[in-house]
Amino acid sequence: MILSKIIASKELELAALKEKTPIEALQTVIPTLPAPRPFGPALRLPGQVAIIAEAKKASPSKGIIRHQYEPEQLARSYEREGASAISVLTEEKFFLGHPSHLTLVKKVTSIPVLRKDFIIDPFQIYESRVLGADAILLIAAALKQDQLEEFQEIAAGLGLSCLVEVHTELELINVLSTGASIIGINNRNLKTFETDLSVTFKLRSLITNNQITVVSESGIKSYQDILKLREKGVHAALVGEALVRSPDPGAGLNQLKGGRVREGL
Ligand SMILES: O=C(O)c1ccccc1NCC(=O)[C@H](O)[C@H](O)COP(=O)(O)O
Repeated sequence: MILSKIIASKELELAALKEKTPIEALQTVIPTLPAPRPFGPALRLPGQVAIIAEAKKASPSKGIIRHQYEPEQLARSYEREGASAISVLTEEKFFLGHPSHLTLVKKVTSIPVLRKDFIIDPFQIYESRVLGADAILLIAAALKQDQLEEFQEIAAGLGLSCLVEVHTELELINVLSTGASIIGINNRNLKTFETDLSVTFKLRSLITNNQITVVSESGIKSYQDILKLREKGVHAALVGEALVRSPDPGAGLNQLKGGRVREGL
């Protein structure tokens, strides 16, 4: 499966990175940094589905999505058109991202920034904080139960929010037992790469605690999709390809939101 390949590559990359930068160097810098921007509250818009707009150049399922990829420009247009947060792919080999993209996006925006990567080691949580992330992604399929708990604890200690991602009912049950407060339901089947919003509809109905913020991820393309998510009580949608592939990603976001911002409704 693609996830195992990505994680194997991440392990190699991390071994080299940890040799170059001791974790203590990151821990020394962190107290001097400004506090992260609140991610969870930004995703709660009464009566609306908040949009986490994603900056990514490529993906394993789609190859290169945008040849002229300028994360700062994308981020600026997303914020201008009413995104609630920005997700930045920092994984290098499969998504052609880079950690520096996150720092650049953070500099030119005032909304929270999510680091979208494959976090398998506490080192990456400290690194994310130093890069300027306000939130990190934790993928249940990539982590053991005790890691899910430990990583959320480390992140909380650094002021970082966690979007904890699930694909299946079993993963959801495990993640709920860790006390996660922001849960992402990923509609993409990582074996076939197909996306199906009914994954969100099914798993969303199993989350009964209203304090938990529910995010639907992947394969969201239109205002109609957003309306369906709203009807099912989903708080936020993470959207990448549909925006990044658009000739004008800001206009794409505007359309996804039903044209409200530009028409002043
Ligand atoms: O997108 C992929 O091909 C992929 C493959 C393996 C692991 C993760 C993958 N995507 C990451 C994401 O979850 C998406 O970037 C994100 O949810 C946005 O999805 P989309 O709107 O469909 O671009």
